[in-house]
Amino acid sequence: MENVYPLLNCFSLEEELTMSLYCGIAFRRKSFWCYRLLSTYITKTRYLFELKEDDDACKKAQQTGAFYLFHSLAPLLQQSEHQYLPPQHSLLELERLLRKFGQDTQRVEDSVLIGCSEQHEAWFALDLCLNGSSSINASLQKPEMEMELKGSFVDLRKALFWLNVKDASLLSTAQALLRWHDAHQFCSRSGQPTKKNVAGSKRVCPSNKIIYYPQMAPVVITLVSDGTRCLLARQSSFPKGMYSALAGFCDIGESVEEAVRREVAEEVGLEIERLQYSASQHWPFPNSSLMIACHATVKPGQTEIQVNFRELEAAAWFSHDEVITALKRNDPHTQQQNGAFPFWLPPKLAIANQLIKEWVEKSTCSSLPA
Ligand SMILES: NC(=O)C1=CN([C@@H]2O[C@H](COP(=O)(O)OP(=O)(O)OC[C@H]3O[C@@H](n4cnc5c(N)ncnc54)[C@H](OP(=O)(O)O)[C@@H]3O)[C@@H](O)[C@H]2O)C=CC1
Ligand SMILES: [Mg+2]
Repeated sequence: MENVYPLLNCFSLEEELTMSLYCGIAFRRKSFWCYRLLSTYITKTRYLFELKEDDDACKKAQQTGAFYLFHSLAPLLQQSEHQYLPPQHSLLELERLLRKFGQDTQRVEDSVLIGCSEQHEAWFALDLCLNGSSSINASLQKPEMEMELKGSFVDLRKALFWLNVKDASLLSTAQALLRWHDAHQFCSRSGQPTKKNVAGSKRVCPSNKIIYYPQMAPVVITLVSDGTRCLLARQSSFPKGMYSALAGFCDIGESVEEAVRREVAEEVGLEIERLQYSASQHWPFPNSSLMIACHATVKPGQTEIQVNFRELEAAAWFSHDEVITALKRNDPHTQQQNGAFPFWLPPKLAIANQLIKEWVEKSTCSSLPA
């Protein structure tokens, strides 16, 4: 078999041998089959896969791993200079804290695997006070824990504004997984308590062996445009003055395209003509949603909005300039003289903001002289 990795046939046999020691290459004399140097990302992914599949390997990884702490689904953050960081705790420190908080060190088994470093240090998350476990640690209340931990447990919705992108994504995943386990303690078929694997990537019913996997609900979010304006809407639950792109949970059996068409028709009575995928995002509120973001256009001349007031409080077309002004607004919560709240848009951590910015950029480019 010719050498499929041409870059490797430039080495002498000795170099190939040395290299094979480093690259973990399966070596056959003169023509070796070489696993190309696996990128860090691939080795990390494969390491995490192994921990999810092998309880013993995951238990071993806990020995040298790092633990992020939560309390009732709020992550622990420590302020350092002008930023907030989620502290990591070793297994030894965690066991010391659990004893100090009057909890059984076996609670480590309630932790979930949430990632690892490039050096394969596994990361786990543990909630010190979820419904299932709150009876155990009623002895030690949150303020005393925060004192001991030199930090505060911050509601995730607030914490996401203070965290960098990497920590925000890690803690959102952690909270979603901790919440899922807390809400799926029993088999829906037998009613028996289910058992999580060490990594927390699934739960199994011991009596009928049914496996339960953490679920995300697919949600389509669509910025509809008529070529010069974009359509934004608001629900009564939104903060005053805030408008966003149309969003809706996919119904069972629906494709993304079908869900977009249905949601736009349901919410504003319009038919979309073209649709283009943009990006996706895990959204932990109120439960775990997978936001699938698209741009869509309506047929010219068919732009009259009929708002479904069961779903929305208001919907309207907004011009490019109105959207640019709203994107720049950084004091959205201040009421105007006439008592109205100014029109503002979701923060940049929400994928709706990305969709709207993409539309602004696209319409700016297309309005540029050719
Ligand atoms: N990240 C972002 O940029 C944005 C995220 N979002 C998120 O998108 C999600 C969907 O938006 P929304 O407009 O409310 O959705 P919908 O337009 O689908 O309306 C919500 C209704 O959908 C029904 N529903 C269907 N499936 C589910 C499910 N799996 N979980 C909960 N409700 C379901 C419920 O109706 P019923 O009660 O009748 O069963 C619910 O009241 C929300 O969670 C919201 O937080 C929204 C905008 C921006
Ligand atoms: Mg909706």
